[in-house]
Amino acid sequence: MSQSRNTNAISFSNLNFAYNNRGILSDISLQFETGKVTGIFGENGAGKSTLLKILAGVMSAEQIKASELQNFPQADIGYLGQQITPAWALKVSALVELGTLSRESWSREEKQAAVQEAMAQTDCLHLAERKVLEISTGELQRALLARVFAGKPKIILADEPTAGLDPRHQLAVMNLLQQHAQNGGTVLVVMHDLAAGKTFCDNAVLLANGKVYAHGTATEVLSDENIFDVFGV
Ligand SMILES: Nc1ncnc2c1ncn2[C@@H]1O[C@H](COP(=O)(O)OP(=O)(O)OP(=O)(O)O)[C@@H](O)[C@H]1O
Repeated sequence: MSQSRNTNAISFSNLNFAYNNRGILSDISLQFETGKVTGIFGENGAGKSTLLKILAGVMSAEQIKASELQNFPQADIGYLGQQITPAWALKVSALVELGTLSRESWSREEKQAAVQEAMAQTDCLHLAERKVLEISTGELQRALLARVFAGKPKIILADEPTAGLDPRHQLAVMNLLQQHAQNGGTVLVVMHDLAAGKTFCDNAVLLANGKVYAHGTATEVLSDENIFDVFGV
């Protein structure tokens, strides 16, 4: 029991969550292992983004009822939310540098090196001097992802990270997330593409009606039968 706990980066039981008394997540217990990419699947409105926001610490703690939900230091979590359009005319390099804010012990040089590395990983180096308001949707998505990588988080929570990306960059981003897991990180990724889920995720969670419909290996969870039951296709 204690050994399995050590290999779980995130673990919680009986999680309940409601928006304005409307129940969204009900009695959810999950464990996410380090070294694995776990895909979170479910219909629109199933609560995938809400779950990720709770784990990212974005939601007010008073709204969340759960046992064993460990609170990780914020610096260990990199959260990529559904795409936002920044309202400021920041340069891409400045946006990416925001990812290092929580790393207070890093020197200026360490931060700069992390920013450069993250921009290289996400193919953003050529965008460094451009304004975030003047780049394409896919370029912005990569810059936002670079911001996450710049902080060198152990846990990455990514909400539809390939949204708006062309096939080459979709592949590159999923490969990066896999690499992060293989290097000992933990990756949770909200996805809609079931085929990509089977290819890139080790494990999967399928949410339906506010509950966990299935949790296990991606192949088990994304079976034809489960997909028919949940999505009706
Ligand atoms: N801030 C909010 N206030 C009230 N209700 C909300 C809020 N955000 C989301 N909801 C509702 O909570 C439910 C779950 O939303 P959530 O965004 O978690 O779903 P999702 O599974 O990520 O959906 P999608 O696949 O469409 O992104 C939906 O019914 C949504 O309308």
